[in-house]
Formats: sequence, structure tokens, C-alpha cells
Amino acid sequence: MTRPELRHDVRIIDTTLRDGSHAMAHRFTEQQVRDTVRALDRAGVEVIEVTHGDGLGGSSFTYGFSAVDELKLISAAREEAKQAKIAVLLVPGIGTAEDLRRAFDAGAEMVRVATHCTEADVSPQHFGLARELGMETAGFLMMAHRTPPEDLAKQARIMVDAGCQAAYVTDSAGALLMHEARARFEALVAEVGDTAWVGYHGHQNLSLGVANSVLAYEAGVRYIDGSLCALGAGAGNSPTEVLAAVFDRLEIDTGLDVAGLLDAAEEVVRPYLHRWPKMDRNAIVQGWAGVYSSFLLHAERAAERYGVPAQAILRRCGELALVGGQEDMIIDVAVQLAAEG
Ligand SMILES: C[C@H](O)CC(=O)C(=O)O
Ligand SMILES: [Mn+2]
Repeated sequence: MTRPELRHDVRIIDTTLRDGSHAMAHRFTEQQVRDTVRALDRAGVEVIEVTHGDGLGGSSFTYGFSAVDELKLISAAREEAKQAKIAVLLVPGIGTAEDLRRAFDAGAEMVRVATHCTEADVSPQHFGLARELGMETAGFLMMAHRTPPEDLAKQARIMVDAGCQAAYVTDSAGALLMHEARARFEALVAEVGDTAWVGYHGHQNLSLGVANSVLAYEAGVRYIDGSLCALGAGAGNSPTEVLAAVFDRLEIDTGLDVAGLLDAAEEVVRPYLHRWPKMDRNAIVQGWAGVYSSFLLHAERAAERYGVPAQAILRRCGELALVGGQEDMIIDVAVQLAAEG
């Protein structure tokens, strides 16, 4: 499977309108999506991801209902983007092949198929369909801190053999320390780097997203995710505007307009934020205990409902090694903690 040519030294992919959906409790409006896509597109961002936070089909009681149907948001994004491609995320089991076809028809040109870091074997059918549709592909190996580098590389090989053009070290908990991140970047570049790109998706729970992004580039990673104002699950993602500024200072060509991204963050996104992603106690616990960032709002709601501290719920989720898709277990944990008193 050939990998796409890069227009610049590195491809910064923005996930404000997908990972940010978690932080927005999936309540993006169509106008917010249009305004954000227009600003990102104008600032030179090549790929803009627009989907429910948990991927296609995520709008549900378990993960949270979308205020606006994601297909409508994808179409709106497609209309606003003059040069950028619109990407969607799909978690097999939450999203289906039919969801992917509908997203393609709505204007999506890339799909990022996301599995737990040890479950890449549930991804081939979606990569196959994406290639059949002529979509660009990438693969997320989520909670990448939970498996050793050499095993993560084997999972990346499964994805690439199935048609994935870029395999990601996805630090869903924002838990990877710099040496741990570097080891995973190097393992994936060694395993699949001859035929596919390697990507990095960082979260800020321990404030290491941007630093690990620089290490990623140094290790040969060429797809790096960010979001404006860090808008994403947990303490948020590596801020796109900071990535652009840092890579500019390092004289690494991203093709991005730093000033334009700063304006997009300050004047487009910040005004609609009802909650500013931050490294507060709960988010830091997620990075410290290795807990899926998307659990944050679920844990805070359970804390309020059952009268137990959110950080206690999150720490127990870490002890139980819960993974994405087990959001319903958060309630069980809260009830158990309440019973323990
Ligand atoms: C579905 C998750 O939110 C994907 C992601 O952004 C992550 O694992 O981090
Ligand atoms: Mn994420």
C-alpha cells in the first residue's frame, strides 16, 4: 500500500472538531464547525477531523448524544474547506462499514480507524472498505502506553498490511513519558516505516504532548495531531497553534501560518468554549494512572450522581485497566466506591 506524498516536512492533522467533541460533550453547532474549519483551512492545515468524539456512530446513551448529526457537520466542513481534506474517526464496534460509506458520501476523504493497542485485528475490514472507496487511511493504536513498543509495532504491521497508510502511537491517556514515547516511535518506524507513515496523537494530562511531538519528529514520525486551544478529552490534545510555533522555531516546515492559527484559537474557538481544557487534578490523575482521557466527563458526572470523588473513580478505572468502550463501567466503579464509603 503506497503512502501519500508529504507536501511539507511534517503533516499536522487537526482534531479540534473530533477529539474536541469529548470536551464539548458532543454539542458542537454547525456554525462552530463551519467557522473552525474555515480558519484551519485558511491557516494551511491539510487534514481536519470532524466526527463525534468516539467516532462514527458514537452518538448514543453510552458515549453521549450529538447536538447535531455528525453527517451534517461533515458535509458542512466539506463545504467550508478549500484545500484541506476532511477526515473521520471510526472505532470498529462503535462505527460500522455503513457508517463509513455514509461519511464518505457526506464528503469525508480520510478515515482513521482506531482500535485498542492490542486489537488491530478488528481493523482490516474497515481499511479494506476505505481503500475500496478511495479514501486515505490512518490507524490509531489507542492507549499505547499499555503495551510494550515491540508489541505495538506488531499491531501496526497488522494495520499496514490491511491497508493503513499511517500507523499512530495514540497516547489516549496522555501517560507516555518521553523515553516511553520515543521507544514506541522508533519501534513503529523500524517496523512499518518503509511503506507507511507513523503518527503521534498526544494528550496533555502530564503536559508532555508538545515535547513528545518534537521527539516524534526526531524519531521519523511524520503525522502529528493537535487541536486548537488543546480542545480535546482529558487535559486536551497538543495545541495545534503551539505545535506550529514550536516547529517553526525548529525550522521544520509544516506549511502552517502560525499567526493565523493563533487567531483561530483566540478569536474562533476560545469564544465558544464553555470549559477550558486544563491540567487539573482529575486530568493529571488520568495521565498518572494511565486512564483513557475520554472518561473525564463521564467520571465527573458519576462523581456528582453518586457522591464520590471523580479522581477516586478515575484512579480505580486505572487499577481495573479499563479501556475505551467501557464507559458504562464507570458507573459500576462509582457505585462500588460509594458502597465502600
Ligand atoms: C475514541 C478516542 O477518543 C480516540 C482518541 O482520540 C484517543 O484515543 O486519544
Ligand atoms: Mn485523543
